[in-house]
Amino acid sequence: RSFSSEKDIHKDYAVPNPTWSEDLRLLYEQFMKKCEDGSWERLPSYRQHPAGGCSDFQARHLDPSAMKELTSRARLFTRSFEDGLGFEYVMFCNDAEKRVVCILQGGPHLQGMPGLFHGGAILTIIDATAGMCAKRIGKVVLTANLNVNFKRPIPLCSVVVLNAQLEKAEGRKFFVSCTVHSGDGRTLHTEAT
Ligand SMILES: CCCCCCCCCCCC(=O)SCCNC(=O)CCNC(=O)[C@H](O)C(C)(C)COP(=O)(O)OP(=O)(O)OC[C@H]1O[C@@H](n2cnc3c(N)ncnc32)[C@H](O)[C@@H]1OP(=O)(O)O
Repeated sequence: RSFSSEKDIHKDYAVPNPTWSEDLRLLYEQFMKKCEDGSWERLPSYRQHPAGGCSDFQARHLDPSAMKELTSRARLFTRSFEDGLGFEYVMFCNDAEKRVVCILQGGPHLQGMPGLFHGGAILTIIDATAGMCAKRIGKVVLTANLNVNFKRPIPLCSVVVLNAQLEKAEGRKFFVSCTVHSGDGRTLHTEAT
């Protein structure tokens, strides 16, 4: 399927699709219920950044002449897989508690060791979730440092819940912690700052 269609670019991917497991659907419904009183908010998620979204930041880091063509073809890494094969996820934020939760079902194309999530895939979704947590306050953020402890391997295609919490802010520096638990909350797979 071509990703470049106009409709596809503006499609919100943070909603159920036929590849979702029952576990992911149940978690989604749980968090959508939490959104009813306004304390939590589901974050829409698209394949591309909004045009001009980070133009000042890009101007500082990228060659402006190449930028237009570059970003017209660009995809958010975590949204660049076919449905069900990569990161099936939805992020919810609670700005009062400075938290972002990400419910994730990892697809078969995220395999590292046989039957397990690739460590880089775990880092990616931690980076995106903790990054979003900082972004809710800092608007435009870049990850300066990411420390991770892989406590238990994550079975491929399983459902996990990431919890990112802003611990402190010092000027333009944001310190965020993030854990990855099994969908039932019983196993701590990964912890990061
Ligand atoms: C719309 C949909 C969105 C969707 C949103 C999806 C979210 C995706 C999130 C992905 C985020 C990424 O992966 S971003 C891509 C990966 N990250 C990068 O490429 C960043 C590359 N690094 C840099 O550009 C730079 O090093 C910065 C910007 C991080 C910092 O540089 P700077 O701005 O010049 O800051 P600098 O003066 O060096 O340091 C400022 C202060 O930060 C501290 N500091 C700097 N680096 C570090 C460090 N590694 N560890 C600790 N502390 C550090 C310094 O000690 C100093 O503290 P003090 O002395 O002032 O106290």
